[in-house]
Amino acid sequence: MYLTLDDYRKESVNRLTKMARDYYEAGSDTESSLRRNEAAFRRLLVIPRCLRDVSQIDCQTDWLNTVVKIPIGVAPSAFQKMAHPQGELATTRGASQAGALMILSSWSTTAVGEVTNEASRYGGHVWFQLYVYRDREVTKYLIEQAEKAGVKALVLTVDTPVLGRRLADQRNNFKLPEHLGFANIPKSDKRQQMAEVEQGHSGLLDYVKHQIDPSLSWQTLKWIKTKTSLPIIVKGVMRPEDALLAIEHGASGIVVSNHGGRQMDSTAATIEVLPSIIRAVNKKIPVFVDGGIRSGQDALKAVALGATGVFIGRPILWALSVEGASGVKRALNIMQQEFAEGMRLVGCRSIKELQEDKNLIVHENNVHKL
Ligand SMILES: Cc1cc2nc3c(=O)[nH]c(=O)nc-3n(C[C@H](O)[C@H](O)[C@H](O)COP(=O)(O)O)c2cc1C
Ligand SMILES: CCCCCCC(=O)C(=O)O
Repeated sequence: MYLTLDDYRKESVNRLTKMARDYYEAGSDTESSLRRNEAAFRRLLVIPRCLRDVSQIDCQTDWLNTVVKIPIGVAPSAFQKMAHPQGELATTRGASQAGALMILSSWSTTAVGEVTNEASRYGGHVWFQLYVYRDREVTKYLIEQAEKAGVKALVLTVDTPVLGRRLADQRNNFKLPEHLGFANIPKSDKRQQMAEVEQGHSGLLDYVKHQIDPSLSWQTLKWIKTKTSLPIIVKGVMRPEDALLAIEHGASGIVVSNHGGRQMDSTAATIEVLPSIIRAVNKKIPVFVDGGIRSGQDALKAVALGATGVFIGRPILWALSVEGASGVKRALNIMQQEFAEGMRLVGCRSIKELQEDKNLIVHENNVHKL
């Protein structure tokens, strides 16, 4: 029986090929960013209120004009058909049934139009994550496909000028299985496939080196804004000054993220940098966070610290690999239940109350000062 996200993690080990498992689990280099993201949540303690009549609570919140019932969504992750034959279709069905918004990766193994169709069948919502190719025609094509498919926002990932070194992918000669490709790229385009690689190389690393534009800058955001009227959320912000630049360049939101510890190693945890970014942004735009969130209680801590909402990466892939759409739905339901129970147990009836209580979350080093 799967009662926690960790239950799915343990079982997913048996469901995935070694290549897929290593790709999904990996952080870069020593994986210290990956470990710190999770560990930092354990160092934050919750100090509940009592006797607050929590018979009626409301966890609903607004994400750029989309009402979500709990502030927990699905982070973009590439190549989901490596986890389950229905890949992103199963994820979107499960997320939509759970009432959670899903961000679809540019590098999905299912085309964006198919995913938005499936989401709308179940009343769900999709944002589209964008990687910027050196060839701007390809980038334009991705934006056009996403707009045509009816996504509600673009999420521009900015922490990947080059790919972080994932050692297992190099050792495994990572490559997509023959029957899978970059489904948002036309079949006739050679960039739909990952090329064969030499011993000790990762096909993903080679693909990124040749295709992805390392000159990405704030000017690129301006250029993207000339190509679309969709709101743009900048994903991969770790510094207050960059959050302010995002606002200056017209971003509609940011995601505080270190890419799940897969890019720069030895970074601070995302939950550690969140408070300074929240202060700098000062409610001008929504601030989301991802990285290391493994329970509804972790999500509650992030929201209590001021995040508009959180996104979950690896746990969705674990649940997808074990039970497809119903696993994704169940994993999200588990988190939603933990979040709502947590609200009751700390004595908060709304997200507003959760965020107004400045003494709810305390770092373990400061607990003796209470
Ligand atoms: C297997 C995998 C693939 C990912 N693919 C993408 C991607 O295509 N685009 C992107 O912006 N982020 C991608 N990410 C990063 C996630 O969106 C997210 O930032 C990260 O996984 C959050 O950390 P968590 O896994 O600890 O929840 C990927 C992460 C994983 C684990
Ligand atoms: C430009 C970087 C592409 C990374 C591919 C997917 C991803 O984000 C990840 O594996 O992490």
